[in-house]
Amino acid sequence: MTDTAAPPPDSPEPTADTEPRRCGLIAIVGRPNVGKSTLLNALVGQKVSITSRKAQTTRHRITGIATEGTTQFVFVDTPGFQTRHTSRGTTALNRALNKTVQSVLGDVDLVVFVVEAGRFGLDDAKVLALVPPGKPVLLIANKLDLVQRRAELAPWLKSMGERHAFAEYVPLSSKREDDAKRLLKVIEAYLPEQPWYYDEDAVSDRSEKFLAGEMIREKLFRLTGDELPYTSTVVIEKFDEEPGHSGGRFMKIAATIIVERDGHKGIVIGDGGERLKRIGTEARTELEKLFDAKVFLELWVKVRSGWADDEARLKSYGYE
Ligand SMILES: Nc1nc2c(ncn2[C@@H]2O[C@H](COP(=O)(O)OP(=O)(O)OP(=O)(O)O)[C@@H](O)[C@H]2O)c(=O)[nH]1
Repeated sequence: MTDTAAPPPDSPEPTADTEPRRCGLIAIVGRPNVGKSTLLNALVGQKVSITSRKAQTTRHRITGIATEGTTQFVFVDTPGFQTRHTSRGTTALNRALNKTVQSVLGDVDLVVFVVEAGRFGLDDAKVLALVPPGKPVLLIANKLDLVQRRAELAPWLKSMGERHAFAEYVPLSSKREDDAKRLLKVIEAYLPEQPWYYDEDAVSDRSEKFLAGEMIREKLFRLTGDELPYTSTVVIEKFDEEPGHSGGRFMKIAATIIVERDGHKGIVIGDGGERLKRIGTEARTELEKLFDAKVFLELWVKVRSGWADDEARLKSYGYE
């Protein structure tokens, strides 16, 4: 006979069953390229948001979820606050992105504001200005590994305190696992006692279709470097699952890479189609790992001039 042993009444360590659960929403904000996606990945412990060296590659709101002990952290990653102005002025895309940031910040329990340690510019100030008054904000001084003179950090942190009443200051390097663990502990105290929103093992509430688009986009930007403007995007045209031969999963995915000019099309395709082939192969390999499936991936490139200015089209591409 199996018996479930009850914990001793005077158990010294509170367990996940006895301690109240905490759960809350956290927004990671900051100007482009400060390391928001890298931080989110470190906190969630899995590649959810896609990082790249290119600024402004995080366009969608991405939710990362970490469950540690009795607490569930639900991260809402916001797009890079757009300070770039094109020759045509602020585009519809930029306006949509800024609206997203403001609506996210209204909802969260805690704002994690990321800057590069020792630096604070106009772009950073513009993001900070979007935080509603009274919302607790942690200042993350990221890329600490790049700071040569640590002694200069203390006066800088003091000057930051004069700009805004930050709840706490956390200098760290998003690339270090220990730092991410320490940050989770700091964040925990700001989350309300309430039931978890998601299952314990959830890491993202984004669909596989969304993740497929993100993966292709990451390969596109990584393999084209700085040659391709950030207005290029990826649209998933087909996302079908069919029964595989040996009982495994088999997915058929077709995607279109949308660029603004003919010249950009050439960049994506490369000499004799070499680059497009590589984007496809690398994306497929990673998607097969991510979905634990055999993947058939078809990629197309199309030119849609001025798509970033077209509100209706933006909507159909999923940027609301
Ligand atoms: N040395 C160092 N580099 C970092 C650190 N954190 C992030 N980076 C690098 O900074 C670059 C930008 O990082 P991302 O995480 O993509 O930045 P982001 O803020 O999400 O950028 P957007 O998507 O443009 O908003 C990448 O090349 C990262 O590898 C860090 O702690 N130390």
